[in-house]
Amino acid sequence: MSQSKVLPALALLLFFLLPALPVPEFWITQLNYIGMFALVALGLVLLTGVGGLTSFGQAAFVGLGAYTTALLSTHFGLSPWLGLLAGLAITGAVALVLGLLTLRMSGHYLPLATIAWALSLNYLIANTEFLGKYDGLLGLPALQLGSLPLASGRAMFALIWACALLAALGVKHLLDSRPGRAIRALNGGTTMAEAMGVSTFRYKLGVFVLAALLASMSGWLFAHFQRTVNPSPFALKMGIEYLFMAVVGGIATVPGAFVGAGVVKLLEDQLKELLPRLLGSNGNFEIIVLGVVLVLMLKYAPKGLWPFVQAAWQRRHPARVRLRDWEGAAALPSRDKPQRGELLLDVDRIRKQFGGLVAVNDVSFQIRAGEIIGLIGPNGAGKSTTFNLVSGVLSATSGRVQFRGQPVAGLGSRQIAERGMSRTFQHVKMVADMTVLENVALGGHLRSRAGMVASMLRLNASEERQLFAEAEAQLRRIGMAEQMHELAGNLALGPQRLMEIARALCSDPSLLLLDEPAAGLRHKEKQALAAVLRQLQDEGLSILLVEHDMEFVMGLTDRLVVMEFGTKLIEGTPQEVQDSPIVRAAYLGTEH
Ligand SMILES: Nc1ncnc2c1ncn2[C@@H]1O[C@H](COP(=O)(O)OP(=O)(O)OP(=O)(O)O)[C@@H](O)[C@H]1O
Repeated sequence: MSQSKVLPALALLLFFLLPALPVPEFWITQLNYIGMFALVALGLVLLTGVGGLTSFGQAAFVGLGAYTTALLSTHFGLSPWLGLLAGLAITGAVALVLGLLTLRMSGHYLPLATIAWALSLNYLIANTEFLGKYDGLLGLPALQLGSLPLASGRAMFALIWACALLAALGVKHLLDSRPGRAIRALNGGTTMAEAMGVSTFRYKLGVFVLAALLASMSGWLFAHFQRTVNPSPFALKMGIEYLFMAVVGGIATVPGAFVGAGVVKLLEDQLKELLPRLLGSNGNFEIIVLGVVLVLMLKYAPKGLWPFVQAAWQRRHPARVRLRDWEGAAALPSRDKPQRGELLLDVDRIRKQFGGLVAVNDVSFQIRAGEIIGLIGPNGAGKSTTFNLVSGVLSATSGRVQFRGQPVAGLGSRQIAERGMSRTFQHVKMVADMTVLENVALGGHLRSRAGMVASMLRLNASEERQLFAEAEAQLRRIGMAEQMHELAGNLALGPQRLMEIARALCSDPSLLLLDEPAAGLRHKEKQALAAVLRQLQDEGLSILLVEHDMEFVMGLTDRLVVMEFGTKLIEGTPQEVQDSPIVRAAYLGTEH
């Protein structure tokens, strides 16, 4: 074991030995609660912090896990271990149905929906006769590990913390994997992730169910720790508190779940003791203080406590870059490439109407393999709409688009990516807190397979090496390998645009779609970008770009399609377009 691992291993050993040491019962109990709460907060880190889906309903899933094992072990005399499996199965099924119903909602509708079902589930539990109504179920058996009964808090300590820490390890592995990068891409909206071939709804559903399962496991531990269940610990108030823990700790970080659970539990208990004594009257004053703390945190430290600790630590011990362990990794599967000159994209009388406005009016053009085609025109000419029709972001009112002989009109951007078109965005879309390498690896999503469970168990190591080898190769191809370990959000706009191109290349496309690639770049950066695109063309790639910058397109493209008022004005070589009086009139606003 390397020296850097000896200390953490010893600390972990000491931690698990705490119940055997003369540590007061109070602290063992506190730590048990923190471990169980952290399990729930971990789910929220994934769901809310990373995936951007706010849920106030996690306490209801804790309740499902707790009540299932309580019912099976008291009424039916079944083993609590069967109670765990049944609780996970029921919670998984309920979460799946709720997720299918609610996860397509956006904005404030999803949090409202989680509040609604949290209230209903709690109300249902509290009013069901065989669940003991508000009194709940009493006399749950103690857990039994082989012949060892876990009948006290001290005896349960190791199990609670083993569950919490193993779950944390699984979530950490997940975040650093193919599905994890897809989940991290969800937070900024779904357009980019879908364009990289990610089924965003499937991943939303996946993290929703996983977060519910972690909550259910916490409920199972809670039920056998307390040996009794009743509806109040699973009410909406607790659902809010779990979210509070995740926010306070650091909602997008795994250690944040533990920090948040610890801080909130300890602070709440201390305030519960202290405030009535200070104020000289009884009441839940701690709720007021916690509310104020949350508001202040959201104002001054919206990322939570852990990122502060991490930043302070990293000032003294800079984070080590990812170990480059992918040398010699097998290549990812690749698609057969079109022959130079083969008809690649055939856009035939494509039309898009927005109500009465005809944004694209029966526009036709073709792209052959190995060509760079530019789509130009004055503001509002319909370029972006045409681009979005080709890339599947919009569906056409009429007309036909064929890619390599197959119709693609009406397909979503994920299916279009599957067929070999990959795009960049007018406003760069990336995961700012992932490295350049990780962002580019996201482009290889469709060429890889590992799912959430395999990734949590680290069964994806060889595929990860393939993905990173491919991502590095694409960065090298466009001259950005030096920056692969930098955080994408720290790059200037020029390199960010290049990174998007590398990400698109990582999907092994036959046609690259670039939306205003030169926008906002300085002269030197434009020259560098043009050189990269020419090199890609020499390597056999075809490119369609929408661009405003005339100088940039004139020196780069083989042909230009000029649009005005939604209609194709003219198509020709850059020289023909430059010489055209119609085009000059369109740009200068004179009559043609
Ligand atoms: N979602 C929409 N709903 C209604 N009208 C739209 C929509 N998107 C675009 N339009 C309209 O369609 C026309 C073409 O817009 P489009 O963005 O395609 O032009 P453009 O050539 O890309 O312009 P720019 O260079 O300014 O980006 C414009 O009149 C625009 O207002």
